[in-house]
Amino acid sequence: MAKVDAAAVTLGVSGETLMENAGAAVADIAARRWRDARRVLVLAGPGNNGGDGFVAARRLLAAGHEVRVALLGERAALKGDAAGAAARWDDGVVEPSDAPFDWAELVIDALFGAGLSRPLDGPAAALVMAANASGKPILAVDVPSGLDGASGRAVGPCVEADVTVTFIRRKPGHLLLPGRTLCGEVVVADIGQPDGALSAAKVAARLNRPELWRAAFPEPRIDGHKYSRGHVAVWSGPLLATGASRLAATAALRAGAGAVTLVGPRPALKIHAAHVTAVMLREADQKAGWAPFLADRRIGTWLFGPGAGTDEEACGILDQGFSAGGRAVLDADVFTIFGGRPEELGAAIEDGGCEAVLTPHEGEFARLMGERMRPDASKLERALAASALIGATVVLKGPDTVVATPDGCASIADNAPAFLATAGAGDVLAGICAGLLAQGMPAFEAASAAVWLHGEAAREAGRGMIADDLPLALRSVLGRLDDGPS
Ligand SMILES: NC(=O)C1=CN([C@@H]2O[C@H](COP(=O)(O)OP(=O)(O)OC[C@H]3O[C@@H](n4cnc5c(N)ncnc54)[C@H](OP(=O)(O)O)[C@@H]3O)[C@@H](O)[C@H]2O)[C@@H](O)CC1
Ligand SMILES: Nc1ncnc2c1ncn2[C@@H]1O[C@H](COP(=O)(O)OP(=O)(O)O)[C@@H](O)[C@H]1O
Ligand SMILES: [K+]
Repeated sequence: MAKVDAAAVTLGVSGETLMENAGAAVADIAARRWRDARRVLVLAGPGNNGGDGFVAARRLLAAGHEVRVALLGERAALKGDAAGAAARWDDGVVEPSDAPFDWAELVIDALFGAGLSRPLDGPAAALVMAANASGKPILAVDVPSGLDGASGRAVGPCVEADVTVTFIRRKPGHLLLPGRTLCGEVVVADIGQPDGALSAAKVAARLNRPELWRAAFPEPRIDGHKYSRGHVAVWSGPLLATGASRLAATAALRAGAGAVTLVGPRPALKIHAAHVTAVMLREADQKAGWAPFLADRRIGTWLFGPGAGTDEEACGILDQGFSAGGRAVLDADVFTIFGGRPEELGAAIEDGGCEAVLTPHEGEFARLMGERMRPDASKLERALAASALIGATVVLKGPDTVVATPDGCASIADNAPAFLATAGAGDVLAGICAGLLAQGMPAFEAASAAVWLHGEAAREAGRGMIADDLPLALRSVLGRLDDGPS
């Protein structure tokens, strides 16, 4: 954002104007969201975040509110635009220790924003803890103070906001946990940045919404047939572990793949046969495995991992997949098989000429990557680093699922309800992803779409849902997608 700010100034919009617009947006949202709050306490910090706070204070006062400002640091020490904003605040300021929380009906947190450079301590930490303990509604400016907007981490005390007003674009920290929960509702305000200012910044990640991948979403063609809609082969687990692969296979079909086949040993297929109808079954004898089946050129996509096992046979089957090339979704047991050996996984993917999507949860990710990640790296950075190392699209799952590609594209999802964390949900996600890849959707778009659809399907199914309900719930979500942007 510092680069965007600088570019805006070059393009003729001054920092002072941006700050005025930022403070005005904060005042406007404060007045609209808390109509009955007469007495507003602004906590202002030593940088430009504090400057925004002074602007908001002046505007709220002019609109008829009673306003007090508690300033962290010396008024004379303020610099640049913040000093200008403070100069236009005609009233006095109080010491942080005198901040009148009992008096206030609304607290505006303008202590620290993008300039947070270390964990809060001393008077700053005390002020943040007092704000949280006050029980008063808190409106945070840009980010809740104490939150690192790049990573979503709070390394020390952090404001717990009801609403956060940020400027121009959301930052990763508004979406990555715990940041998302500390922000409350996030409102993005336009502050009059000129067209072109945004191109100054490298956008690290985008919010996972249909706009991101809708144009690449497969549409059934009127002159198409089932094989032109893609055929997915899913490796089945053994006799007593068939459920996971069946969930994945069903989901791939619901996601629009033209045909899906579960491949595995006969005892397992007998179990599948009692459950599935549209999904096809193909016996693979222990020795030949599924290599002959994958050799069929109509099968462009294979999925391995859910319930697959980690024994020698499973490893052999996985190797056959790599040798077949094509598009691959690798999940679950793959991360145990390649535990601590991500480079070797990357080499197998590359040697086979595969386009791979990996779908680990945090535990599997840690198992796969071993000690390779910086302990302070954010979820976004970790997914991007793993993706670049392995040469595959990485879907790092959780409430804030990140999709990352080797060339540095990323999406972050915020739509999955907490009750989606249930056994088998990940298998369904892997299946949706395979179903979209099979229809020719590029990996980043397919993985991002799968994650979003999965979250929406869970919302559609509602509380009490189990993984088995998700594939069917996809129907209405896909139907709404046809109705246009959500
Ligand atoms: N285009 C945009 O987005 C626009 C952005 N705008 C606004 O500008 C904000 C960014 O402003 P900013 O760069 O001045 O940083 P800010 O967050 O005020 O903090 C810096 C000060 O805090 C201090 N400090 C840091 N950590 C500390 C700690 N732990 N404990 C104690 N002190 C600590 C740090 O001191 P230092 O690290 O130098 O010792 C420095 O004095 C942004 O969030 C948005 O609100 C709008 O006005 C206009 C358009
Ligand atoms: N707290 C949460 N809120 C929302 N979604 C979650 C949460 N925790 C996990 N999920 C999602 O639930 C699914 C669980 O997948 P996974 O852990 O692989 O389960 P399984 O292996 O049993 O299928 C993933 O899609 C993940 O993103
Ligand atoms: K803040």
